[in-house]
Amino acid sequence: RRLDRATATLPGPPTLPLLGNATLFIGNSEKIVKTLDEIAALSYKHKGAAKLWLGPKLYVAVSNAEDSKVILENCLDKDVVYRFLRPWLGHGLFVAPLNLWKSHRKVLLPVFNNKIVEDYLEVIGEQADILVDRLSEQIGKGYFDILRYVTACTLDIVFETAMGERMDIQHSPDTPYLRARHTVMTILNMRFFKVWLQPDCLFNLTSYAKEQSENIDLTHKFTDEVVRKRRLLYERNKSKEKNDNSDGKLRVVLDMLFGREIEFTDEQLREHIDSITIAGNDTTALVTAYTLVLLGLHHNVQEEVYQEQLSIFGTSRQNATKEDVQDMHCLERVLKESMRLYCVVPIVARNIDRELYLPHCGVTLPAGTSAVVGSFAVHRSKVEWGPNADEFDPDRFLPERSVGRHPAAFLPFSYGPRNCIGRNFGMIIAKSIISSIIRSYKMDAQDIGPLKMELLLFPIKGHQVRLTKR
Ligand code: HEM
Repeated sequence: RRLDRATATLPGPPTLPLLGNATLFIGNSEKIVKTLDEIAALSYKHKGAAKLWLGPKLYVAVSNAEDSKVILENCLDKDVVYRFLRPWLGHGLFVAPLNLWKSHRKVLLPVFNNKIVEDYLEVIGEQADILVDRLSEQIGKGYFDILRYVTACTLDIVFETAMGERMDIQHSPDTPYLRARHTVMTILNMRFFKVWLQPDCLFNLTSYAKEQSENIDLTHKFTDEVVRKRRLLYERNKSKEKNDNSDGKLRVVLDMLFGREIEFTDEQLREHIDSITIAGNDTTALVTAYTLVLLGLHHNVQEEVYQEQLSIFGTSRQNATKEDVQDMHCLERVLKESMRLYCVVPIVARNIDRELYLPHCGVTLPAGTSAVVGSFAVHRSKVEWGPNADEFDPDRFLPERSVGRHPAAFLPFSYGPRNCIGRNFGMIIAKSIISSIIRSYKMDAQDIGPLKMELLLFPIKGHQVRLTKR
């Protein structure tokens, strides 16, 4: 009652005793997107905020940029719902509790700076070439789901650069490790939205608990083995003082975490590396696939991007250098517009540990509530993006049209100190892959259609693209 009174001015769907609005989340992953859309629609009518109760827990959802900014700058502790990731990711950066997160993020930040990430362009280019080659099997065969191909490519890139493992998933995608990873993700996704599976005492009674634990063990064993191997290498090379890249060898993320100001244990390293490979892969693959579909739907924009590629590379098929990637201004706008319309992390939830005033909706959130930043809803808000917010228009990211835009109106990588640490890396991967594909193929695409939420945002019918050779 206290929380309800404090947020009395906020609209919310009608509640049931004890369950609150939990029943709205019964149903499949498509229904969850519809529910989120309805909450967004409700919030648009009431100063960009609404509330809902999941059992005894009050969530305040915002769809306006100003309140999103206040939440993401001030509340760095993730919502309690992220605890389901803990058995898997431990205290890795993605779910680390605040006290650990602060010091660990400081150590990890330089590892993701542009200069280091640009060193990965060779690996990215090599994998993009394999992808282009693999895609040729689809020429003349009509529409197919391109995400599957792109995901295998980003997995190979992220594994090789994060831990120095050449997995060759593009050629052999069916490994026990990947199967285990997929099973864990499916169970986690279910738990996020099915309130009755959330209490440990109930979840542990289901067969999912055993299946989850067995598969998590399998993925842990894989990363543990990699960490052990790389530590041995590090110790061996330490005596030779060869831990930079002066020998021309790739400095992978894991190697850069040895011998730092915090002496990470092997378990902590496994948690960070697992967090990075899990947070970095599907997100980047999805952004790339949505962008390819949008290019396939908007041939004039596709031609513009292609002309830009010609101006950078001529007819050469060489891989992109850092200067090339920096010159892809048109592609960058297209990627941004794709991430705006199809924000693959559509919501971010934070714990409110002390009273927080939200200036736009004019409500003070009491401690103990949770705030949901509806990035997808902010991106589609007509208040933030104008009456054509639902239309694909990459030029809205031209510098002259970006003047005066609220800094938190665009949130694909979240915002504030706990934003995405791998955002530059993700952008470089997406640009390089699209550059390689568009120089080889012309694209047609089918409409994206209805979406579903499975931790991230997917089109129900996949990313359907048809390719012809240039
Ligand atoms: C273009 C693709 C990407 C998108 C759209 C994206 C999006 C995001 C978002 C929205 C968050 C905040 C999530 C939250 O607070 O709940 C996040 C966090 C994170 N991302 Fe990304 N990401 C991308 C690529 C990457 C890559 C390539 C990596 C690393 C290889 C990465 C690693 C991480 C990590 C470790 C965090 C947690 C940061 C922290 O809590 O300090 N991401 N990402």
